[in-house]
Amino acid sequence: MKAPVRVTVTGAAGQIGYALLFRIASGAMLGDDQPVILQLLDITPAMDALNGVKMELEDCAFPLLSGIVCTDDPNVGFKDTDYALLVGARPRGPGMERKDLLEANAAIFSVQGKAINDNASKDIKVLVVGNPANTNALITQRNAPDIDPRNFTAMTRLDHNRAKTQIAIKTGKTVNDVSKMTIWGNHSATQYPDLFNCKVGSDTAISLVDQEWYEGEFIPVVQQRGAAIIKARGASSAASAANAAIDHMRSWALGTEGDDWVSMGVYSDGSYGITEGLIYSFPCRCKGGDWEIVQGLEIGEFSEAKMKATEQELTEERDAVQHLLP
Ligand SMILES: NC(=O)c1ccc[n+]([C@@H]2O[C@H](COP(=O)([O-])OP(=O)(O)OC[C@H]3O[C@@H](n4cnc5c(N)ncnc54)[C@H](O)[C@@H]3O)[C@@H](O)[C@H]2O)c1
Ligand SMILES: O=C(O)C[C@H](O)C(=O)O
Repeated sequence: MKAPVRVTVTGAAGQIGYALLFRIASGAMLGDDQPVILQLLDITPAMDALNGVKMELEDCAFPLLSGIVCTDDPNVGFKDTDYALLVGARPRGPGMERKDLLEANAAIFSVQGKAINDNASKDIKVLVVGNPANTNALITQRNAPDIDPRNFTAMTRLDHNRAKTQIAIKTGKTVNDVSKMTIWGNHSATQYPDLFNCKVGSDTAISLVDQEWYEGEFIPVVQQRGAAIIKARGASSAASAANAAIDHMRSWALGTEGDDWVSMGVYSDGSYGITEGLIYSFPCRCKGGDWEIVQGLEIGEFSEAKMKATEQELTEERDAVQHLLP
């Protein structure tokens, strides 16, 4: 048996937390042979509810669950931790864009970035889920100057999974036939799901659909899926978001399959002309606990304009939180 690793989940008493923790404890995220200690952080008024979640985790008798810490203190929550899933933040309601949450949520991530810097393992892998995820990841990263910026990522895996299913349905195939999907940019309504580099079986996805469906249906459906779920459920996506968080961390820790790739919001090194230092979603391959941006993909005029538009939005979000970026 391997030695246990520490996994911090913030917002652990919330709805994504409830769909996430049991799967982490069961081994779905880090593998069937990896024991975990869960370090659960939420705010003081949520401590009773969090204790209820802890009791339920205990009642599952998960063989891989080596310990549970519940706390409202970020310095305790991030102590020596190896993985952090930053979920704790307000969700949007009907009629809001995710960036409308910047004011309500941004301060959370500067506090937590500092706590990560001061307490966590220097090799920590951080996934930001709380919205607006890319810019919150940027705030967290910039407040943790002693940790490699590559260790801070934002979640666009939910968009990636949504896009895979939409193209599979359209072409009469299953998600198992879809590979090389890419979500470029921001987890927002400007994100760009790319069918030019995506494959369905051995065909290029764009060759199987017409441009009108691509522009008029596929792209808006993927971009607006979060809002459609809020409208239908009266609450933002939870189980699918938790599932995507598991997928993201599993790919990062255990590697991607063959020559396929996944979409991850990562620290831009200037690849594809994207401003260095933004947390931008790129196609990534993972191996040995590290990720790399897939290079050399064909970018036509249509794609380039969409990739620039979402970059522009991220630049504006960054500028709006300048006061939180040391
Ligand atoms: N990136 C994505 O694809 C994606 C998908 C779905 C949801 N989200 C976002 O995830 C976030 C959480 O969603 P949810 O549905 O679980 O919300 P929720 O309201 O059910 O839960 C949020 C939890 O965070 C806690 N919290 C608030 N401030 C905190 C702080 N400073 N430290 C620790 N915990 C804190 C709350 O007390 C609550 O328990 C939202 O911002 C939502 O928009 C992102
Ligand atoms: O859309 C939201 O606000 C929640 C989440 O980001 C989603 O994509 O479902």
